[in-house]
Amino acid sequence: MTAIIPTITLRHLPHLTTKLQPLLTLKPPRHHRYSSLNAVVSPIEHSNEPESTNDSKGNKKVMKSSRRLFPKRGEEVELVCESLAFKGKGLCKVEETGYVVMCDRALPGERFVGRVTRKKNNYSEVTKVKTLSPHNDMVEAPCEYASHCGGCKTQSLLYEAQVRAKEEQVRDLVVHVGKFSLKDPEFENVMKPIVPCDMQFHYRNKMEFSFGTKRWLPKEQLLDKSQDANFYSLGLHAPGFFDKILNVDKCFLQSEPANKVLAAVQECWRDPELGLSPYDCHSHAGFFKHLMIRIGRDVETRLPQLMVNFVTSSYKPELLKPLVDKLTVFPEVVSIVNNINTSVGNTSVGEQEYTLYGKATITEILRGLAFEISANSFFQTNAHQAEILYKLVEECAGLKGDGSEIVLDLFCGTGTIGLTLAKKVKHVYGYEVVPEAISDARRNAKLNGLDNATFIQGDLNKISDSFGKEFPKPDIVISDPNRPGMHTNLIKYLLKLKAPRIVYVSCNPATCARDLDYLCHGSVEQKLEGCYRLKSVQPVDMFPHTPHIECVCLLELR
Ligand SMILES: C[S@@+](CC[C@H](N)C(=O)[O-])C[C@H]1O[C@@H](n2cnc3c(N)ncnc32)[C@H](O)[C@@H]1O
Repeated sequence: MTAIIPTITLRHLPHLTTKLQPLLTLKPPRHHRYSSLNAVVSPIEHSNEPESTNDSKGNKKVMKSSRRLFPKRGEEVELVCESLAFKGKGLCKVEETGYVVMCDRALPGERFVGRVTRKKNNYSEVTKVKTLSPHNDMVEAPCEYASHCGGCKTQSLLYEAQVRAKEEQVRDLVVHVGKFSLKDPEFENVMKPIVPCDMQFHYRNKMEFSFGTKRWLPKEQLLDKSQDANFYSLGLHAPGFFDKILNVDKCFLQSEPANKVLAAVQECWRDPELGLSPYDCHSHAGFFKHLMIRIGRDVETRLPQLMVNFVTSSYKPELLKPLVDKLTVFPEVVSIVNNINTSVGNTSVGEQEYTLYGKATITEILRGLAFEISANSFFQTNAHQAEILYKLVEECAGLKGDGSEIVLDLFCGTGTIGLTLAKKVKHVYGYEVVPEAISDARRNAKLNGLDNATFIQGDLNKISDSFGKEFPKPDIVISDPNRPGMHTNLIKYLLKLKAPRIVYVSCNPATCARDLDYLCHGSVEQKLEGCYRLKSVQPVDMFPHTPHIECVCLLELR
């Protein structure tokens, strides 16, 4: 398999993307009939066949083979999906030329007709027109929305095949982007097998549903006159549409108690007597924007606790009262809040928050510590698998356990990783850009009686030369950036700091591989001198049925 790299995430490192281009386009396809690489790398030839491929009845004919290197926009091509790549898109190659084509929702082994929609630098995107023969490892998707919803893309792929594809993707990125050689004996034991998630459904502790004035319907139902496409909707955005909502009555990724709350809201919110209206993202009129449901656990009883957050365009508690009354009958519901968001954007964070029922927070337990979670705090969305992820982080940190070490927790969010290590170390210093997350981290430290953790608000993309003066040299650095990975200046800082260990936690294997390359091999262009040795890369599946992949990597100072 060849790695497809999201060029946007690598944009400040142009040499990587140009170096990757040959890998992306010139590799001979595995399943096609090429006798030599020359056949693939030969110059672009123009087909003598007419480009328009309509049959005698005027129907579009599928291009089976063309001698052009790449098909044109609008052209239909017969393809076989080879593997899953970035964002879970199916990687395919055009027969004869080996040109790379990416297709959303194409799964390994699937033969299908795709229509070219976009030409990117080194590949094209297609949309699936029809499946000719189904993918390998097919299973029946339990969710009725699985083929339309933007959330789960691989529900119909056997779970073992999903994790296999994720593991392959990480290895390819570490090799091609990270430039680690499979032939290097030092690299032999670096790649660890992926840790699967033993809870494949109902694992998300937070879901955010949107209200809308336009309901998205699949093509078949659009023809059915009894369905009204303008019907008010509560659910998830249809992929590619900012204004159309796929109505969802039940989501297989959230817990059963959360589904009961969703069903109760669905049952009544359209009742004209309640006078509730969805927010219209075109006219900006309307009241209801989002419904967020979060689940945690009571620290004492360990019983589920639910928070319901209504995000509305204005503060009208009297309008919400009937819904609040309906939801408080569920014993799990301990908090109902109302975030007021007056902006025209699609965000759910309010400028003001009101507690309509119960408390303003719920709690969750992670690695024996209690965490208070408010409506807008960041918290790992799969708490069950976060236990395993954090255990792996602790193992990689290799703490002595004598309380002598300093831990620097970069991108600390609400402090969860640092705090779970705090009891075994001398001091934890956490850095995070979001001020509310820093307040939550400080509160969480207090809640757990930990006084050896300091949390500092700051932007790690804008560190100055004075960065690091606030703390002693750390023994272990934990870095858990969001998808764009670490800024070059932060990498420069870490290479100068020379902490004995770095544990890099990543939710984007492409930027992670890039950063591992810098930390280990350096870069002439970026004037970086690598000084770390990559000891392990451990993929973890936190989000079954979705393309997301988490990795825990250990680096040791050479
Ligand atoms: C993947 S989360 C990790 C949070 C935490 N380590 C955890 O496990 O819950 C990444 C965090 O980085 C923060 N972040 C993003 N960009 C940042 C920046 N430029 N400087 C500091 N923190 C940033 C985000 O707000 C978020 O809390």
